[in-house]
Order: sequence, then C-alpha cells, then structure tokens
Amino acid sequence: MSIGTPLSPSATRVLLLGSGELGKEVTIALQRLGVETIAVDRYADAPAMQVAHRSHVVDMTDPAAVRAVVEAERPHLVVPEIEAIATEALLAIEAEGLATVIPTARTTALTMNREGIRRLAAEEVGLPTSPYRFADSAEELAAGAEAVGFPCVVKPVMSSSGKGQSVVRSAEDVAGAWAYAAAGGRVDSGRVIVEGFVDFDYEITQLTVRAVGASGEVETFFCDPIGHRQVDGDYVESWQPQAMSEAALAAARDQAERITGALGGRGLFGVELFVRGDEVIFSEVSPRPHDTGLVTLATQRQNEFELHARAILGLPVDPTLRRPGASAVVYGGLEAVGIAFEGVAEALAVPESDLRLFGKPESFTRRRMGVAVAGGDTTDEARARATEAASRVHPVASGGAVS
Ligand SMILES: Nc1ncnc2c1ncn2[C@@H]1O[C@H](COP(=O)(O)OP(=O)(O)OP(=O)(O)O)[C@@H](O)[C@H]1O
Ligand SMILES: NCC(=O)N[C@@H]1O[C@H](COP(=O)([O-])[O-])[C@@H](O)[C@H]1O
Ligand SMILES: [Mg+2]
Repeated sequence: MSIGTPLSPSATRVLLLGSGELGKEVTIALQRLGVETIAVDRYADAPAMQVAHRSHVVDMTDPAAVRAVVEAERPHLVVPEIEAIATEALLAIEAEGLATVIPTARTTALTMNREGIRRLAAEEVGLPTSPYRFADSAEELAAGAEAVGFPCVVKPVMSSSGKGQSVVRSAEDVAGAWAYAAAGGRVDSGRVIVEGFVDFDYEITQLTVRAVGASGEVETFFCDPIGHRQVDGDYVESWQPQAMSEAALAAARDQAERITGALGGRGLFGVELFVRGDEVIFSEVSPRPHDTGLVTLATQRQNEFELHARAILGLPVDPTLRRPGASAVVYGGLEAVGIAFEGVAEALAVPESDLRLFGKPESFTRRRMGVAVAGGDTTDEARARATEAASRVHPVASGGAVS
C-alpha cells in the first residue's frame, strides 16, 4: 500500500485500541513512516496519546463505543494494544469491511481470552501445554485444581501483566485464588483458567513476525529468543539473546510458526514458551508487541515496534540482532498523580543505557512507569547495566523543576 500525507485526504490512518507504553512506541514507529495515528484508551493522556495525532477516551470493553470511534475516524487499520477490548465489535467491523483489524479480528478475539488461545494451541494445533481446566465458580475451581494437580496457577480468562493471577499450593488456597481472580482481572468475566505449574529451567518470548517477504507472500521471521524474569506474573527484567540448546530453539520456532500460522494475519507476535532441557511448553501468545520485547529498543536493527509497524503496512522487515542487551522495569513505587523521576542523569550515565519514561499520568505502587535498557558485550553485562540504570531512577510524589 502507498502511504499518504497525514492530516490530508490521502492520509494512511491507523487507530490504536489501547495507548500504553507499547502503543506509544508503535505510534512513534508509525509516525516516522508518515502514518496518521489515532490513540484510544480508557483514560486521558495515556502514553500513546501523547505522541499520536489525535486521541479519544473510550470504554473499549463497550462494543458500541468501539464501533462509534471507528466509524468516526474511519481508519484503514485498527491495531489492538491491550487485553481488554470488546472483540465482538472488531469481528463486525472486519466483516463489514469498515477497517482491517490487526492481525485479524478472529486472532484478537481468540487471544483476548485465555480459553480461546489455550484450546486452539492445545486442542487444534497440538502444541504441548500445561494441563488446564476452566471454572465458573469456586467449586468448579476446586475440582479443576484437583484435576490438574498442585501446585497450580489460577488466572482470570481476561487479564494480563499477572493481574488476578495466583499460585495455589493446596486445596485451602482455592477460595482465596477465586476471590483474587475476580477482583484482579482487567475484565471480570467470572471465569478462570487453572493450569498445572510448569517447573521450567527458563522462559522465553519468541518474537515472531508475519510480514510480506521477498516472495511477495506473507512469510514468518524470527527474532533471537528473549529470556525474562517475572515476579507475581509481571515481567521485571528481560534480555536478548537467551542461550538455548539447538533442539530447544528449533522446537520454539516450530511452535511459534505453527501457532502464529493458525492465527494468521500480518504483524508481530510475542510467543511465550517455558523451556525445560530440550523440551518446550507453550504458554500463550500476544498478537502484538510484547512487554519483554522492550529490550529490542537496545538490541535489534529494527525494534519490535518498528517490526510491527512495517509488518502491518505490508513493508519488508529485518529481525536481525545488533548487540546483546537487557531491559529492567521502573515501577511507580508510590500512589500519586503527576509524579517526578529523580536520578535520570545518574541512570543515563550507565554505559550503553537508555530510558523510556512512559508519562502515565497516575502512578501506582506496582504500575510500570518506565524501563531502562542497555547493551553490552554479553547479556550478563547488559543485565547488570539495565538493572543498575533502573535502580538509579527514583519516582517521587511531587514534580520539581528541571535544574
Ligand atoms: N502454568 C504456569 N507454570 C509456571 N509458571 C507460570 C504458569 N503460568 C504463568 N506462569 C508465570 O507467570 C507469568 C505470567 O503468566 P501469563 O503470561 O500467563 O500472565 P499474563 O497476565 O498474560 O502476563 P503478560 O500479560 O505479561 O503476558 C509467566 O511468564 C510465568 O513466569
Ligand atoms: N503485559 C501486557 C502489557 O505490558 N501491556 C502494556 O501495558 C499497558 C497498560 O498499562 P497500565 O496497566 O499501567 O495502564 C498496555 O496499554 C500495554 O502498553
Ligand atoms: Mg504472559
């Protein structure tokens, strides 16, 4: 497709549903290619809204509201950015030819709900996964936990970044896990998944791009594997490349190609996999840039956001690693509006480091407010640098002037 001039009748318009830190980088990548960008989220001044041409505050879980903003903006592409969208509206928008949904409306619907993607991966594509059950009540959850065995992991079917997720070690923990899931999901659908706990050696995100290749057809491209460390289901640190045995890497790529092929469409996917020896176990997949992939801001010739932008526009991609690197999260650490960050100069004095401060208007103790990334000769060196840089950033309650 040709790219027009933003804010003119020829403009190529992309509407993001969700405007967090990942969408902010996608928006910047699109802006650089001359795309007109429209950012949508549930609250004002979300990160991507601060760099887009226009923005709208919309309840994205309301199908009528999603439809109304798409009808008003008439974008060429609708790019889902968060796991809390009324996907039935996207199915209708695509079916009526109102806009192209990235990667497809069906893929967005399947991956928005843990049941859709788990059943597709395990029951149709045949990927190895942890044992699992779904439950609509505390009683069903108790039976499901017995069936998959202890320890197990309980998650709301619609949630992300570990929200509402807990590990259940015995039957006594079940009631608490049910209540925590109901309170903690992004959307309370009243349904949870309970999965057997996988005792993995390490876990990776296999970034996988479905983009137009030299053949003129959609081809599959793989980034180097990203290793990461999660605390309470939320990523705190990632690095690239993660060292893997040849057999494990081959299995990871085979699974990534099969699941993204079954989902279809164009774009970048974050395929989450657990690795134990040479064995690879599928966990889940995001049909969009992945938080652990923030490391690619420091490591790749084209970072994951640029890869997504190019893939969705039908442009060529290059997933080559440039330099080992790492990322480390900066949490808010406090509950306040309009916080300030101290120690930025000290953080940026760390060799090969960089920072992203997302600009979220409100800080919560465990809200991700920024990230430090760094390169190095090895991932160990890069991890030490990224962690050091992140630790030097101190969120504080009241904004001071820049000195
Ligand atoms: N069955 C499991 N066995 C062992 N660890 C697990 C299991 N499920 C989840 N975890 C741990 O919790 C983390 C988060 O789980 P998951 O990716 O399902 O949650 P999420 O809310 O979708 O997070 P995100 O949005 O960041 O991907 C995993 O990366 C892993 O570290
Ligand atoms: N694991 C998924 C993920 O990292 N999603 C990213 O977090 C934002 C929500 O942040 P918030 O909860 O702080 O508003 C989302 O908009 C997306 O950018
Ligand atoms: Mg995950």
